[in-house]
Amino acid sequence: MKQPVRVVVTGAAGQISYSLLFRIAAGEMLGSDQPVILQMLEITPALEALKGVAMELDDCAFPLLHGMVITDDPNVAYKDADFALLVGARPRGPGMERKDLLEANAAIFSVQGKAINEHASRDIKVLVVGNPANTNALIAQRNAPDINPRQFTAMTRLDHNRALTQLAQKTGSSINDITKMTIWGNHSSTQYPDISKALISGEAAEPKVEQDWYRNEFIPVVQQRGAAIIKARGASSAASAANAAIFHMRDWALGTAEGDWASMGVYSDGSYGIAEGLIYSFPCVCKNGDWEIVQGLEISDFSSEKMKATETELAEERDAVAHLLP
Ligand SMILES: NC(=O)C1=CN([C@@H]2O[C@H](COP(=O)(O)OP(=O)(O)OC[C@H]3O[C@@H](n4cnc5c(N)ncnc54)[C@H](O)[C@@H]3O)[C@@H](O)[C@H]2O)C=CC1
Ligand SMILES: O=C([O-])CC(=O)C(=O)O
Repeated sequence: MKQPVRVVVTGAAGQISYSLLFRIAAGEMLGSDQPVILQMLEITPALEALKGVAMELDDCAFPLLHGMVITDDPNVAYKDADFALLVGARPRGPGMERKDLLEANAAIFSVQGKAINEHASRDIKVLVVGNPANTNALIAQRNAPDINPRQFTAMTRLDHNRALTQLAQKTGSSINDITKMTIWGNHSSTQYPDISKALISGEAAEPKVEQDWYRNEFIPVVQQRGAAIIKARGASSAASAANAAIFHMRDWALGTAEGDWASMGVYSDGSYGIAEGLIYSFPCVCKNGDWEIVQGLEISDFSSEKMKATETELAEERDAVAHLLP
């Protein structure tokens, strides 16, 4: 049996965590041979509710759950942490864009970054889920100067999964047959879901759909799916967000499938002309617990314009939180 790893989940009494924690403890994120210790962070008023969640985790008798920490102190939560899923943040309501949350949520992530820098394992893998995820990840990363910036990522896997299903449904294919879907940029309505590299059973996907559907239905549907869920449910995506977080971390830790890639918000090294240092979603291949941006993809004028637009929004978000970026 492997040694247990320490997994931090923030916002642990919230909606997303109510799906997420149980799946981590069941082994769906790191494998059925990897014991975990859950280190759960909440704000003080939510600690009582968090105790209830911990009681339910106990009641599952998960063989892989080797311990739990419940705390309202980030300095305790991040102690020796190997993985961290930063979910704790306010969700948006109807009529809001995710960046409208910047003011309410940004400050949370400078605190988290500092605590990670002080207390976590030097090899920690961080996934930011709380919105606006890319810019919150940037804030956390910049507040953790002793940790490699590559270890801070933001979640666009939900967008990636949404795009897979839209394309599968349109073409009457199975999601299992689709590879090489790409989400570029921000987890926001400027994101660019790109099917130009996608394959269906090994054949190019783009010629199988009309350009009009691709540009005027598929792209806006994926961009606006979060808002559509909020309208229908009266609350933002929770189980599907937790699922995406599991997929993101699983691929990062255990590797992407052979011949495929994942969309991940990662530290830009200037690939594809994207400003260095932004947390931008790229197609990434993961191997041996590390990710690499897929290089050498041909970029059309249409794609280039869309990739630039979402980059511009990320640069604006970065500039709006300059006071939180040491
Ligand atoms: N990147 C993505 O694809 C997605 C991101 N989200 C975002 O995830 C976040 C969480 O969503 P839900 O779980 O639905 O919200 P929720 O409101 O149900 O839960 C959030 C929890 O975070 C806690 N919290 C607030 N400040 C905290 C702090 N400083 N430290 C620790 N915990 C703190 C709250 O007490 C609450 O229990 C939201 O910002 C939402 O917009 C949601 C869906 C998808
Ligand atoms: O839309 C929201 O606010 C929640 C979210 O990020 C998503 O569902 O993609």
